[in-house]
Amino acid sequence: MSLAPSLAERVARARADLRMGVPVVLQTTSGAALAVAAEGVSAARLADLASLGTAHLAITARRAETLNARAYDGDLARLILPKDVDVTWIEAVADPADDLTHPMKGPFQSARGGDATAARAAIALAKSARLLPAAILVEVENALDLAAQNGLTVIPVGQAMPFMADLAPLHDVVHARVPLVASEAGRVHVFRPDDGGEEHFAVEIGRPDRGQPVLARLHSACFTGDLFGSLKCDCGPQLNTALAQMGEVGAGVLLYLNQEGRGIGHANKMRAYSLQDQGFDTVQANHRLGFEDDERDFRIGAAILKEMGFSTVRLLTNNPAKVARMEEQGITVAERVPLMVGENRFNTAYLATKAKKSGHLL
Ligand SMILES: Nc1nc2c(ncn2[C@@H]2O[C@H](COP(=O)(O)OP(=O)(O)OP(=O)(O)O)[C@@H](O)[C@H]2O)c(=O)[nH]1
Ligand SMILES: [Zn+2]
Repeated sequence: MSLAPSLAERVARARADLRMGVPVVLQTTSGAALAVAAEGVSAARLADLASLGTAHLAITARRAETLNARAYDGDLARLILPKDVDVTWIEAVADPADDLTHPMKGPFQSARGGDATAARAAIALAKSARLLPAAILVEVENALDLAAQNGLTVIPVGQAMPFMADLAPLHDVVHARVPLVASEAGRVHVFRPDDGGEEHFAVEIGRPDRGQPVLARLHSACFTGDLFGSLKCDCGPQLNTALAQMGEVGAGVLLYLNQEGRGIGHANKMRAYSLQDQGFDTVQANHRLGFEDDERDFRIGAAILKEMGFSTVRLLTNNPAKVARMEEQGITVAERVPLMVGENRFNTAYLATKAKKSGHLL
């Protein structure tokens, strides 16, 4: 029946549920589990979940490493909740903010054996909801009844995981002329993905010839650098310089990709900044939070370029990974154009870390 939400709609709904602290039901071949994001879980929800059966706190192997917890499931660990579990314990495990001031959170007991599929899906959903990558799960016999009685979203994990791993098609919803400081011949396009995910923008300068390599930038959103003039990174100057260069040559395309904080989201990026204040570098901070160095999906950039009719670019970047990802996705990078601007005394260490650990070219 067409009134029933599709898989895409259910996944989008689950993302919103997790952000609100509402449990979702994750259905796997071995059963079904109720899952709720660790971030912001209420005491009442935690008590209710724990009363239904054996609950676990799923965290990524990255977070487990910091906590000295065993990750028997490879990329994740399922921690057994202590008998007297409370919200403070959940928060302390999921959020590294107080790791240094309260280092003794363990010892932790990790579940071994059994099926980690639901836990893996819960973490993937939490990440795509831009929450801390941690979720509380409890396996229950009557999950579908509970879902029906309580209006919970049910996610068939076997279908949802490949669906989430695939790139959702993006559509040019609308575009309009926007005169810019860099060029009066500016045009802004809004691209919307089919899966209810975030919108991205393309700023087209002039009328670039689709048959020639176009001066292009894939700029990942950085609200602190792009909007507030933060000196902790080089994003703002890179954004403005890229547009200015396109204005000078009279043609170009800048993709403004909503992948804040290298794909971890606003709140998590600020958490990473807070860890940097404690002495960790940008990569270590991501790891302590439970993320990989870079959680961005550059297939989005390639898909938008193709949708706009571009196949060959002169890419403004210092990041060789961006060049590699474009080539993998069938976009020819005719030239890498360096974009070395915006160094200052607050971001020297950040830029040096990117060069040392992420292969950025200086
Ligand atoms: N997680 C995290 N993200 C950060 C930090 N500082 C900046 N960012 C994000 O890093 C991204 C930087 O994006 P870009 O400038 O497009 O990418 P880049 O990989 O540096 O490559 P180029 O600028 O093209 O050389 C943005 O999404 C920022 O929000 C940080 O300390 N931690
Ligand atoms: Zn930035």
